[in-house]
Amino acid sequence: MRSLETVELTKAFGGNVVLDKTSVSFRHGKVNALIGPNGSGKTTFFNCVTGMIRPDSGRVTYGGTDITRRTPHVIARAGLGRTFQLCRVFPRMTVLDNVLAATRPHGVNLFRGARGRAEVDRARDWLTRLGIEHLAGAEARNLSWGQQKLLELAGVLMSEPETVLLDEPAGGVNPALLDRIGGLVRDLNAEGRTFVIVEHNMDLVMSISDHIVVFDRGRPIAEGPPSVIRTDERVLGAYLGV
Ligand SMILES: Nc1ncnc2c1ncn2[C@@H]1O[C@H](COP(=O)(O)OP(=O)(O)OP(=O)(O)O)[C@@H](O)[C@H]1O
Repeated sequence: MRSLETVELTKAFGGNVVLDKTSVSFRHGKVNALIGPNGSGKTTFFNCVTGMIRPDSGRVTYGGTDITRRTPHVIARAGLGRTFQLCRVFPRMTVLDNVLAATRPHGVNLFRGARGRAEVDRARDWLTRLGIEHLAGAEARNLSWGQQKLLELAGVLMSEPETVLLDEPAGGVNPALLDRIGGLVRDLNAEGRTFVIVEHNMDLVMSISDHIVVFDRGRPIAEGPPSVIRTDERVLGAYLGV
C-alpha cells in the first residue's frame, strides 16, 4: 500500500530547477528515508508535500487523496505531521506550553485555564514517552539542541499524525539522544505510524529504515532496502560527485 506519493512534482527557484518532475512513493506503515547530497532538494520536497511552498507543477497524493497545494493546516489534518531542520519551538515558553501550543497553530487560547485537563495530561504523556517530562516547567531555550528536537517531535505527536516527516532528526544531536530518537522512531512505527525521514547520518538511516529513496539533483536515482542502497553505485557516485 502506498501512502505518500508524488507525480512529476516540479519546483524551480528562479532558474534553479530544484525538483525536476519528481515521482516518488513512500510505503505505508514503514520507516522510509529520503537521502541525497546537500542541495539535492530534500527539504524543498518536504516543503512542497506539506504545503509550505507551492510546487510549479505535478501532484501530491496522500492515501489516494490529492493534497497538492492544500494549506499546511489542511495537510496536517489529513494526517501528515512534520518537524523542521532548524527546529521550531517557542524559546521563552515552557516545554509543556510548547507542546500544548503545537495543537493550536494560531496561538489562540494559550492560557492554561482555558484547556482541558485531558489535553495537559496527553502533553505530559508525550513528554514522558520522549524522556523530557522532567523539563516540563523549563523554558525551551534552556534545553539542549537534541532536547529541543524531542520537544518539537512531542508537539507534532500531539496531533496524532498517521505519518510523520522528520527533517534531519539527528542533526547536531549527541550520540545518547541519537539512540533514543532511533528507538522512538522504531517503537512509534511498530504502533502503526509511518515515517519519512530526511537524514544525513547514514548509520541512523541504515539502522532504522525499511525503505530508502535517494535523490540527486531533485530526482530519485535509486530506491530500496538498506542492503541494496548501501552498495548501489549510482548512490555512491552521487555522494562522491563522480
Ligand atoms: N526559498 C528558496 N529560495 C531560493 N532557493 C531555494 C529556496 N529553498 C531552497 N532553495 C535552493 O534549492 C536547492 C535545494 O535545497 P534543499 O534545501 O531543498 O536541499 P536539501 O537536499 O534539503 O539540502 P541539505 O541536505 O543541505 O539540507 C538549493 O540550491 C537551495 O539553495
